[in-house]
Amino acid sequence: MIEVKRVSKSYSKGEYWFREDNQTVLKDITFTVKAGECVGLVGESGSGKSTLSRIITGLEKADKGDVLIDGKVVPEWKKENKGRMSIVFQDYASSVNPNFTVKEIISEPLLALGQKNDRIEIINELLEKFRLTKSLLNRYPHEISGGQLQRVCLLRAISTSPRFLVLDEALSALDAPTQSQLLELLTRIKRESRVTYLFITHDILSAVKLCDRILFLYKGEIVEQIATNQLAYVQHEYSKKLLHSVANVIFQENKRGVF
Ligand SMILES: Nc1ncnc2c1ncn2[C@@H]1O[C@H](COP(=O)(O)OP(=O)(O)OP(=O)(O)O)[C@@H](O)[C@H]1O
Repeated sequence: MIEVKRVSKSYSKGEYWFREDNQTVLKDITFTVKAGECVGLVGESGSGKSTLSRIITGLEKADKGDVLIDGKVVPEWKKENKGRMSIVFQDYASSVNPNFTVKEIISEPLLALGQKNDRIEIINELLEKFRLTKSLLNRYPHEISGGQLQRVCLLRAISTSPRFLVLDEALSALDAPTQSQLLELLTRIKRESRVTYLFITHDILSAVKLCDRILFLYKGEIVEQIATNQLAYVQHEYSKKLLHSVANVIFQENKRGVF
């Protein structure tokens, strides 16, 4: 479904009278994501994850290379597939209008798609799925907790039944139990629908729990991509180091049948 072909991106670090100083953030990135697949993009802070997610979702342009969805360039695909791509960012507080109630926040994309009649039914069903009570609907963002607000953002993102869901550090600001609950929920949504996920995170453990395949992004390059059930065979030093740091947890959770 998604093809990322030889994408590169640099930013200007500043101009001097004799030259412009550039920082290369992404180097020749190539990978594909099949329909219905859940791919994790894992990398440390500053490795270029968000830049890549902005390019893939059409919010920013690459200097070189292409991103195609179903064979079409991203703006064209988005135009023809309104509401079928959703993005959830880490900074959920600034992703919502503070003057809107939760109900208005959730309704926004559905109304934009002209779904007026069955909107309340969809919202009620989703509230239950996301373990949110109806009493939150009339509250404003500052009147609910961060965990609840991030659930609202996730709920809003899947309300339009997207085909492609990008989660850019979407769970990173949450505490461990809330993260765990939401990972379970995302896994359930993955099983029930044919949604394609791109799960961007610095947290290898949550990627292992959710994703079918993991791409390791190191200093702007994809140094390794491997199926989650083959992680024991990673080759690159960076992937080995990351996995080593959580090997014990993976081993314990494997025994408990979490994976
Ligand atoms: N608009 C921009 N202009 C200039 N430099 C930028 C811009 N956006 C990102 N960068 C730089 O590109 C590099 C990669 O940033 P990016 O946000 O993509 O990394 P990241 O892996 O998502 O990091 P984090 O996990 O900390 O958000 C950083 O050095 C950042 O300062």
